[in-house]
Amino acid sequence: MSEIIATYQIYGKPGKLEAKLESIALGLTVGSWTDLPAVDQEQLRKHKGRVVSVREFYDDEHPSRFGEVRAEGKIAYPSANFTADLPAILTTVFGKLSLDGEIKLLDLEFDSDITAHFPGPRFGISQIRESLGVFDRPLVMSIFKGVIGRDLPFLNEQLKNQALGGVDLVKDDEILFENELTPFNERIVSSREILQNVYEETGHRTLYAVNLTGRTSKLRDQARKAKELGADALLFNVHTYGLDVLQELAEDDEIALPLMAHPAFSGAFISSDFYGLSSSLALGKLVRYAGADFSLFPSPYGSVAMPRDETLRIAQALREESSLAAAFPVPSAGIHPGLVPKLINDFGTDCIINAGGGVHGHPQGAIGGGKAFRQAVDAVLKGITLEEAASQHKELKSALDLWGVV
Ligand SMILES: CSCCC(=O)C(=O)COP(=O)(O)O
Ligand SMILES: [Mg+2]
Repeated sequence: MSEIIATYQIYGKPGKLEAKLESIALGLTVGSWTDLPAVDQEQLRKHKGRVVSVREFYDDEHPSRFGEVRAEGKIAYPSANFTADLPAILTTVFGKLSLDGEIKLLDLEFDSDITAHFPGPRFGISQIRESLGVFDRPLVMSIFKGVIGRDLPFLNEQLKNQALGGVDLVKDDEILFENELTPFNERIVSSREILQNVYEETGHRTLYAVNLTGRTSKLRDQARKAKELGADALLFNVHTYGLDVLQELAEDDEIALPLMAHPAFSGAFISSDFYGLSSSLALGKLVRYAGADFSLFPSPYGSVAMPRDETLRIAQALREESSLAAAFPVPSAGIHPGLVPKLINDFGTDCIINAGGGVHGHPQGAIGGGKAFRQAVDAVLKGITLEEAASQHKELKSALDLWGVV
């Protein structure tokens, strides 16, 4: 029988947690069990939640919780209870339960029958590499910055400079919404011309991810329009809309564009040690299942940092072996060229190094910033130190003088 296994973190008195999980497993499925007559038990058996395992740990991170242990418990939910969509699944495994005291949803295991209902990334790491013709190094992405209140010529100039710096992708900032100065459609049309000119001049291909925003009811048409106008990719604030909206976009054959999931708003439900969802589930597994080709998340090192082990688990969830294509991990926020060795050490070559301020804040502007990142990536792949490479490359030298090496 098909089922989903949910892993929860709960706290309680030693030896008492199995009973707590048992009551969750029943409460979220058939309600009661032992009081039921045999005939009802038989009829409801295929709907009954089941405690699969409970492991108790002494919590050295929160030793002040005297007398309590931390437990990780797994409950199996029969697929007979829900339709195979994320709203139904999340409501089953962590609906009312998410409001019921200290409990955190750490993971969901989908069997192959349930996985078959999810698209996963339409393009994934391999097809995005194919479209850029870059196979053997981390990609470099930069972000438009300071463009609110600015007109299209201003954006165009920023885009041209970022592309001339040699970055592989440029994305809108997630806070750029539809506006009169730089309308969505016009950004797409002008970006095509600029990026084509840069390609003809330098031979370097850069893709642009435009921010898909506005009311949910309009997103599909707007995304289809983006495709028609020749957009390369869509940035999407998935956690303010919901995962199922991402899935709708990913499954639409008339859209068929790479989708970049931004983590905006997710801090509201992933940051607590005791409540909400694990970051690897929210920013890793679920966005991949719903169809993101890229997932952004805070790196362990920059201005908005996340514990390193969590970021590694996010990357693992995005790339681990699965029937679904792998999505690009994009560690972000406060990234500068001096962090590149650490990022490649942690995330390997199948990742994207993403920076806004670290490109535009470069002393030689965005062209210098992009070049400095590419020089840093090349140095790490050649096995030489950034300082050594900086003696050959003035852009990297300026970046290291400004931000240092971590
Ligand atoms: C928290 S990950 C999102 C990264 C992002 O959207 C961003 O604007 C980062 O900009 P920065 O100048 O910090 O590179
Ligand atoms: Mg941003």
